[in-house]
Amino acid sequence: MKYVLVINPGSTSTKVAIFSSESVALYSDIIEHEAGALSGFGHISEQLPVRREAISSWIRSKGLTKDDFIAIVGRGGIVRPIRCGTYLVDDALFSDLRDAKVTEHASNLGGIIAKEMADSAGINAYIVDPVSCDEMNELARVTGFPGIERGSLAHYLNIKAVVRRVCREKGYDFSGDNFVVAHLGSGFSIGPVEGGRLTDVNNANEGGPLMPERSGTLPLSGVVRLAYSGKYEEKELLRLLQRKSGLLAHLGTNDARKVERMIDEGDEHAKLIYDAMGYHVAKEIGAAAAALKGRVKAIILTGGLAYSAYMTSLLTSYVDFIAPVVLVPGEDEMRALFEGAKRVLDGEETPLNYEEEIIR
Ligand SMILES: Nc1ncnc2c1ncn2[C@@H]1O[C@H](COP(=O)(O)OP(=O)(O)O)[C@@H](O)[C@H]1O
Ligand SMILES: CCCC(=O)OP(=O)(O)O
Repeated sequence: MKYVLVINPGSTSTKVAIFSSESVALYSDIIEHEAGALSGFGHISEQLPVRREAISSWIRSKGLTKDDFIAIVGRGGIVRPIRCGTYLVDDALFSDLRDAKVTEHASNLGGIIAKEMADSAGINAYIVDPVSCDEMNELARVTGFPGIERGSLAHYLNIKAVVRRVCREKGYDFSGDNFVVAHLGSGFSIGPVEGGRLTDVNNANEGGPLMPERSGTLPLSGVVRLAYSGKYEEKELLRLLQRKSGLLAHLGTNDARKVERMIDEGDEHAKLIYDAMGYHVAKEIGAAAAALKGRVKAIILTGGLAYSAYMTSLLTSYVDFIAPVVLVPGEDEMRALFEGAKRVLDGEETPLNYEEEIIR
């Protein structure tokens, strides 16, 4: 029996899974890297040996070797804007993932590790619906400052998989119906999905509501003053806004469950911040519905926060006048990665070529 190895690196852990070619998830684990094992590196790519060794040792623990696999698929990554789909990790894609030309993100390591391991086994490596896919329409890109365009960074992998799943389960038409999807994890991606395409999105790193650890959209003058305060290097300021803001900065935790406990215990400040997060998510959903001229089959809430009864009822109270709210809590990125690779292995799709698909 031959298997597909799936690799999904996050900031402190690496999710791994092994699927049989019959689509059975034989093993699925989260490798938690020891505290300190990933820190102390200037660049995420320097974490490569630690993560690769941890994955190899996990594979050995299952009694398997590289020769047991027919393909390896990794979550990738921030590369140049490309259309969605399953990509063969060739040399050009590998070097853009490795050099982090656009910006660094742990998910870049998915494609890199997949390629290195696949090369040594003489098989192919793939990435599927990476975070830098770009399906934004031309209107959505325009800003009031020529030279600065809105761009697309989003949880494409989970969003596409979730829309496919809701369509299967509810009998909606993936290519014909419109949806608003809000992926609410550590980062948020909220936007209209038309004919299966995410045609606008807040950009999980740079805009939208305040998030568990990201600032979201901020008043411009405040950001400019911060940038010129002399307190931060560029990289440091970006890290502050994208990893150390949001709930974490206001309340000392990025864990919504802890925030809800604080609210239960009567913490009024926690309630203000958490409710503000919900209010801004609801407004972003409303904006996405307007982009669809109100023709919305369903509003889909997914990601870790879709487990929260508090947050989903708050959001529903704001937006269910638009369309029914469907909850798909958590994410199923490992299966989505496997299925993207399987569509190629089964000959249903031809793997995309990175350089041919670069949009800009
Ligand atoms: N059962 C739950 N109830 C409320 N919030 C949850 C639950 N599970 C996860 N979350 C929250 O979702 C956020 C992270 O979502 P998740 O999708 O796990 O993130 P990541 O993007 O890191 O995979 C955190 O704020 C976490 O506390
Ligand atoms: C940068 C867009 C995707 C994203 O935010 O991923 P994570 O939530 O995994 O950081």
